[in-house]
Amino acid sequence: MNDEQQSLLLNSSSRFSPPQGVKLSYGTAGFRADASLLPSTVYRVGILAALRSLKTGSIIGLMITASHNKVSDNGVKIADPNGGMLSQHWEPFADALANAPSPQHLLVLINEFVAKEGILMDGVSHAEVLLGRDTRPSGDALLEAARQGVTSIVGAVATDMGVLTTPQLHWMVRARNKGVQASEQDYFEQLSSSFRCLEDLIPAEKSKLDGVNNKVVVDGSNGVGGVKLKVLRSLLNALVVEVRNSSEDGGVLNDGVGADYVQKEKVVPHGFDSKDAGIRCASLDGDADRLVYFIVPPESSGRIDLVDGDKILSLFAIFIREQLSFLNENEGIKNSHQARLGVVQTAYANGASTNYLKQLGLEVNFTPTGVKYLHEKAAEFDIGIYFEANGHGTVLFSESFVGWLEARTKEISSGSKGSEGEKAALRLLAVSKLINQAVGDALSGLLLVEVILQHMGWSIHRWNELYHDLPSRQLKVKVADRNAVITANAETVVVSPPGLQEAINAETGKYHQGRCFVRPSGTEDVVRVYAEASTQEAADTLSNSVAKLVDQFLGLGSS
Ligand SMILES: CC(=O)N[C@H]1[C@@H](OP(=O)(O)O)O[C@H](CO)[C@@H](O)[C@@H]1O
Ligand SMILES: [Mg+2]
Repeated sequence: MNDEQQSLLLNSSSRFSPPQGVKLSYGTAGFRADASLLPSTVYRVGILAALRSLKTGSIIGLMITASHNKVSDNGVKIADPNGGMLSQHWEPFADALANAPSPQHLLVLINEFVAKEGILMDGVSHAEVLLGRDTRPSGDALLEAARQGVTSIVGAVATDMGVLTTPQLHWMVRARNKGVQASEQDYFEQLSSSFRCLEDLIPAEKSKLDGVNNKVVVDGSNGVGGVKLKVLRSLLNALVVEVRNSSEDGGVLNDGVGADYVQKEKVVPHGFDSKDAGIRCASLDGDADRLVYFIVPPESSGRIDLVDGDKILSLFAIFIREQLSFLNENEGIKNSHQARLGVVQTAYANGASTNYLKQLGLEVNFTPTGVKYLHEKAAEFDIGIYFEANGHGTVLFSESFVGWLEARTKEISSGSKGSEGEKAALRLLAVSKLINQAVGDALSGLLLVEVILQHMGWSIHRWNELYHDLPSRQLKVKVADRNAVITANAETVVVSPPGLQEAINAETGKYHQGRCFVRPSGTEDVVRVYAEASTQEAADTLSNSVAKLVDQFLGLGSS
């Protein structure tokens, strides 16, 4: 590092002192904390993003958001060149940077890391970081901190993309690195045109069904998603989208609203009541990377019927499997490509959904919690569908399969009606453009759900009846050290402390259709307990008994 670079870093970092007595860690979803603690962390993540851009020779994203957390929190995370999460290999460096006690320590860390990674800091190489933020009031000042971090690396520029959903920023990073159009307008145009393409391919007999309502009411969590959805809907005429709890409505972000609240509490969000009984409703989270649907039952006393990420996955799987079977049946020898379809879930997926997917003959894979694991697994297939029960997920298409679809659809002469196989190829290509290939995206997910329901001629009730969720319960247990819990087999088995898994097995064995697992949370200082059984009462008792076991083995009293 030359003198100019050194003094630039020392100078700028002296303006951002790290908070005293707080240890920050780049968890499953980046750094998150009360916004007042974050300026120095965000500034330092700006430096990291610039270095990552130098290392990869690509554009990097930096998003300022704390998703479904309360409005006074904020956070920061990185989008890698392909639009996915920051490589896990760099996470320890992020932790070390954030916690460096002084500008001098920071400089030593950067020097060491740059040498180890072989990053060329010649002052000539160019780096670019795209910055985005959600609607949180602290976002503006934190964006400035990020900009100062990026520009304290010689040759690096920061481009402010404005207020965005998290998936929009990831999409832009991916698009820029592929050398295609990547503005916000391009995002909206790609989504709306592929949606229209899918609509045009709806079988004629289905589009005549009047049982299918074209209206959906969406809870925007008082965040960025509602505002963006309003822009998107202006480009769609066949779909009626009513947005409530948009950030312009004056409500508080994530307060009694949003996908996280609806999924965990299973109650109606603010702004919805018994007048909405039977209507198709959906909820986004604060940065619009999660989506769940719900139904307000008549005389519900505030409860809802949740249509969660598992059911969205199931809907997508049915549709895609149908298209693949059209391809195989109708294409004959022209179809040299036998596409491999895989689905990916975590242990939190409701057991009824897993059974259902297996009954469809699909390959169901499990990974640990956290979208980076699910995404990685899904990328192994020609078409990989992944979802967490909480509504984060997407459908990944391999480049070779998209290439095959592109070649196949080019052969279809314009104006021809096309065979079923040809239509299926057109549909799958449109899905690959509609659904975000970088991360789970509530806006693109919503459009895909809507058009598939129309394609099937299904109401939300018909969709919800695909299978019945097993009753389940999730609990949190405070323990002395949650990292003392070590798990295996996609978090379904505890290997340490010894004896705990045997005790859980003995308890679970007492219940019909019982299933239970425990794991340390990656975002909160707790051990989570999940239990399922044939009745709600049984699921509650099982989870309580296992929570007691966790407390006995690891409780605050133990050391
Ligand atoms: C049970 C559950 O919902 N866990 C969530 C939660 O992770 P934990 O590691 O369980 O705290 O936050 C993650 C990041 O948003 C999300 O990916 C994950 O699904
Ligand atoms: Mg989110």
